[in-house]
Amino acid sequence: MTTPKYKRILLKLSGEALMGTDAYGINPKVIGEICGEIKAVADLGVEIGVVIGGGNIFRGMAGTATGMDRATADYMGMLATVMNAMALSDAMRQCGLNARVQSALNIEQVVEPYIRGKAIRYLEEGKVVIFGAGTGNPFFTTDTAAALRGSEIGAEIVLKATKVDGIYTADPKKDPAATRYDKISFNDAISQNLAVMDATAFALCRDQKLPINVFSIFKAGALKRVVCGEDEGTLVYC
Ligand SMILES: Nc1ncnc2c1ncn2[C@@H]1O[C@H](COP(=O)(O)OP(=O)(O)O)[C@@H](O)[C@H]1O
Ligand SMILES: O=c1ccn([C@@H]2O[C@H](COP(=O)(O)OP(=O)(O)O)[C@@H](O)[C@H]2O)c(=O)[nH]1
Repeated sequence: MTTPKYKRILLKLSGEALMGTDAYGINPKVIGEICGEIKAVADLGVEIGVVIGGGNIFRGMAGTATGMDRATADYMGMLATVMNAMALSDAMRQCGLNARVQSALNIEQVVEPYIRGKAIRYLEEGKVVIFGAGTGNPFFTTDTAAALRGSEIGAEIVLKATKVDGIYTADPKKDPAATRYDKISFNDAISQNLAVMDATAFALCRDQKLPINVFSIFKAGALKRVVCGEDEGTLVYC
């Protein structure tokens, strides 16, 4: 059996990854495939916390473009992540994974509140814990929630599964000449304003000495390769 490099990970899943090629929302086939990728890692005995985004349903900044109050728009964005968390948990159940959702905003009739000790207990029991509602605060992102929950649960690495296959010298969607880093230090990533992740998330991980790996969610087997320490995506190190 392949030996994983990490015992406990925090996986940040982009909300937009759930859309597939659809214009918005959740594509059942895509979410099923993502669960298959996660199951392959869970089967290695790795403990998995997941922070899910909400960009496929609602983004706070998009709301403010129409004149909406930023905090109100951000709370709507956080609720969108709870919907994604519930959909992901159900898709995990369908593929044979045992998952629990915890929300940073209290909506007890719908999902459990975030309780750190309980989350750690679930992880020790081999359950996947999906953290919804980001940090529970407006003006933050789910990337920062991933850095925060990753630190809280004692994850060894934050894995950012996104639409690009790593961190580039510039946004590869805008600059075709951009080249990919195999690895980059936190200080360089922050000073170069690399927009693949927000500066708050980078800074929190740097201070906690929690490395990040950015890789493509659309590349089959990439998550497992990262977890097994193979050369995949971009590693951000202290
Ligand atoms: N230097 C860079 N390297 C890689 N991606 C970048 C860079 N700058 C900007 N990006 C963009 O950042 C996006 C990922 O950030 P974001 O949209 O917040 O992702 P997510 O929805 O996964 O949180 C990528 O799709 C890419 O287009
Ligand atoms: O701690 C948080 C996390 C998320 N959000 C809101 O939720 C939206 C969806 O999260 P994000 O954009 O990080 O999702 P992703 O890009 O991963 O799909 C954000 O735009 C914010 O409006 C927030 O206000 N606080």
